[in-house]
Amino acid sequence: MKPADVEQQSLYERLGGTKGIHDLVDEIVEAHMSNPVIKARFLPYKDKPDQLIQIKKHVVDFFDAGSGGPAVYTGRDMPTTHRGMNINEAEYMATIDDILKVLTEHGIDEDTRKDVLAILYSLKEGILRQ
Ligand code: HEM
Repeated sequence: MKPADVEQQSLYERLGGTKGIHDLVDEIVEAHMSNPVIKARFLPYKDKPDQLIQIKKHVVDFFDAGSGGPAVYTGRDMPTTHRGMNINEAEYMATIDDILKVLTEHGIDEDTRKDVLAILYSLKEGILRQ
């Protein structure tokens, strides 16, 4: 595919559409559960499978809608979601590292990874120390 064609694809398309985003989120959550910096935040959901399915659905819809896909996000906004967690910078970086690692493993190109990174960074103030 020529570079001009790549540029014309929406971020949603470049992430593989709804199926691609679903697969990415599955692996990102797995990565969070084995990342020493943040696993304590996520491992408890292994004992609450129904809740985990619901959260994953919201995260998939969040990325779908936020990248130009058809989904409607019905989860909470970022400050409300993360309120009371008091997330610090190291934890924030750990989630971003996991996300970028999984995108790379899925063959997502560097420009697309940078687009995702820019979106994640723009959400920082609403997630840190809520
Ligand atoms: C990198 C940017 C982040 C984004 C875009 C993001 C996005 C989301 C979304 C969309 C949800 C689902 C909300 C809902 O179900 O209503 C969620 C839930 C959650 N996030 Fe984040 N998040 C981010 C960073 C973090 C970080 C750094 C942590 C902690 C290390 C974290 C911990 C959690 C937890 C524990 C939940 C489940 C909350 C619950 O019990 O409902 N997130 N996040």
